[in-house]
Amino acid sequence: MEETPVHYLLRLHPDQEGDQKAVRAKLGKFGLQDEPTNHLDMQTIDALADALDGFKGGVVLVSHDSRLISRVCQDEEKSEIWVVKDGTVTFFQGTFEEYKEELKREIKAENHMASYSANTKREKKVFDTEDDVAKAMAEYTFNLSKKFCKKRGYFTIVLSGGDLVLWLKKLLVPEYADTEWSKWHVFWVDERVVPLDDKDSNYKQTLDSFLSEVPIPTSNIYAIDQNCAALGDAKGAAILYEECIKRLVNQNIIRTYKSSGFPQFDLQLLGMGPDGHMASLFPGHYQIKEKASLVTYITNSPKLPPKRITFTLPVINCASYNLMAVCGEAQADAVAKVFNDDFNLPSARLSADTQAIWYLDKAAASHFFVSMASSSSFLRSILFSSPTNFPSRSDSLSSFFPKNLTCSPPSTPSPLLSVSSIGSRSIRRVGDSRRKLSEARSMATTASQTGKEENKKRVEIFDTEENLAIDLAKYTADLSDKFCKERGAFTVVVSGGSLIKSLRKLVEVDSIDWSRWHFFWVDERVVPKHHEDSNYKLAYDNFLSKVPIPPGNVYAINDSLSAEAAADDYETCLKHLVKTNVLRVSDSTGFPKFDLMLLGMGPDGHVASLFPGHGLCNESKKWVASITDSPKPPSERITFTFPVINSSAHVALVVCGSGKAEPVQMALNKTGSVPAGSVSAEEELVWFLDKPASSKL
Ligand SMILES: O=C1O[C@H](COP(=O)(O)O)[C@@H](O)[C@H](O)[C@H]1O
Repeated sequence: MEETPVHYLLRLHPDQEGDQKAVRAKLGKFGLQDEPTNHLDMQTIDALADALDGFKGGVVLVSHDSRLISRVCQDEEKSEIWVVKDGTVTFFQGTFEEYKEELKREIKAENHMASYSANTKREKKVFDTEDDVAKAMAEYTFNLSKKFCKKRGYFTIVLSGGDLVLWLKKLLVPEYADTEWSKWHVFWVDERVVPLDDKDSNYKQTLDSFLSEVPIPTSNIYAIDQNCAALGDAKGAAILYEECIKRLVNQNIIRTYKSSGFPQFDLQLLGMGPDGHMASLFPGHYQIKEKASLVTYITNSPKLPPKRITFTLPVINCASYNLMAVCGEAQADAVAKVFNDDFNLPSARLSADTQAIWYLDKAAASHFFVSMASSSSFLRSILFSSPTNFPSRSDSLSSFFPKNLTCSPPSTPSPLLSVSSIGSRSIRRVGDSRRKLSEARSMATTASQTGKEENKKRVEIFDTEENLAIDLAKYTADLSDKFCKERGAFTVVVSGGSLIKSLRKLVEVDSIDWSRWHFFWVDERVVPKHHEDSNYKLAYDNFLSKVPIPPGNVYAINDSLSAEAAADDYETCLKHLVKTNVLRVSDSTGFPKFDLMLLGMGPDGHVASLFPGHGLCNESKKWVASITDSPKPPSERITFTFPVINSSAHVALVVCGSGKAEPVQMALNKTGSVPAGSVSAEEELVWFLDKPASSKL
């Protein structure tokens, strides 16, 4: 930061050297604002933001004031974020909101790092031979698998490459025949970015020597993205592996570490190189300091092949159990350094939530004994401790989901309705006396409301709820067909409540390509997923368990977080899906544009968790917000905001029963203000009403 902005511009435009006026003329008006909000009150900060917004020239704003920065950097076209840190200025690729998110994650990770480094305790077990090490690790793994499968119906295990791959064979003995392989979910702590059939691929090595021998479902084996692997795209592979992990966290297949939001695997089996590297974290490489990402990449690995992806240290150390196996004298020096707390070696930083145990053979432990020989009591305490102690202390399992709450592919739906691709306007009439109120009719009493929103609104009234459910199924199936054809995906959002029952006919439609569905919730109660109040459970029991939507496409709330953190987490998940093009963004609002939102309405006219008179109805920035004072229990919830709901391509508002006739009338005839009256859609809003619900129209 030696240069002034004007000098900087002069450097960029050397032709104007020495003539600051000319630079200004060339670039238009130019202003430098250094911490302009010091001592200003809120109103004045807003006034300053207005002034900067209206300023026609360029402005370099140096500030710590997030309110001001948020205001002046709203328009991505007109502004750039540069971060001043550690004596350098770096361009930040993203919006200010994204920068804030990154900071939050860094802070979380830092807090977490601080807590684990304070609490690093290495245990060690030394065995006569490498074979003994392998057998002991197999026994430990078997016991943990049994424990986790029993407690939560899953076992998430992270493997590494190297010799470990051979040791896994020890699990293939009759003693361990009752291993519940179908419940295993297998990951790699690091991977070489080479084609998956390359001899250097950790995946291929594990497949050949172990995975091909055990009945772990292929869908539970998480290799790196094969296209990135084939193309040698390390960055892409890291991004996609991180996405994959986040999806599994959302589905509760992977737990999260306390409130940090970091994934917590049940067991990791690790190895160390002679230089002290673990995973693909090498001494002196900056990746060891990575705190924000879950997965990072390198293109200059000192050990070949050069391109690799790797879990970051916070992820590695969040695991419940870490077993580090090291055999052979080549590693003995590094082992000694680790146990002397030489943190230049990445492996010295290994920790775990419950236990981090080093499994050493005598050769690997040989220098360690020499270097520690001065402490004979210490020596006695570590020498040949019982090699296969199974951990007795209870671990920190925070969540236990019965098997029936997982998103495993269900049985094939029974064909009942077969819906061909027809426009939503030509849906087959179901009830003889079904009335269709056009927008003109429903608005008869509000002739002045001829706005754009009203033109996109349709009201359908059905004799019975049964007829409504049939029509809703066809409407949804048609849209599914249209979007799957147009863009290869269909993003669907549901509410909780009575709506779910009205989706019962949808599971019978045999023409739907469920594999392309991406399934979200417009609101969720902050309760465990197996709780009776959970909107996830409601949808799972009545819908998701009956259709083969891929579990990775079901985006449930992270129920181990507080309401606020869960809302942030869900919003982050949506932002990632936008980046990966699963989710579109509305051109006009910049908010995510879901293909279809299926909403219910409460008797007070609330939609999602947006209640009458609640300030959250006016939220204009957030995508997902938290509420801790919901008038309808449970009080803690997360909800999509109106800008998100109203940016949807299609919204179906499904309301049944006379108890809701009044708010229906208030919303449609605009005779009162209820949240449901504020719902709109970018392409079409359809109200699906049964007769009783429409009785006051
Ligand atoms: O609490 C909620 O209520 C509404 C309406 O539920 P309903 O049973 O009266 O239809 C629902 O749409 C929302 O998702 C839910 O969390």
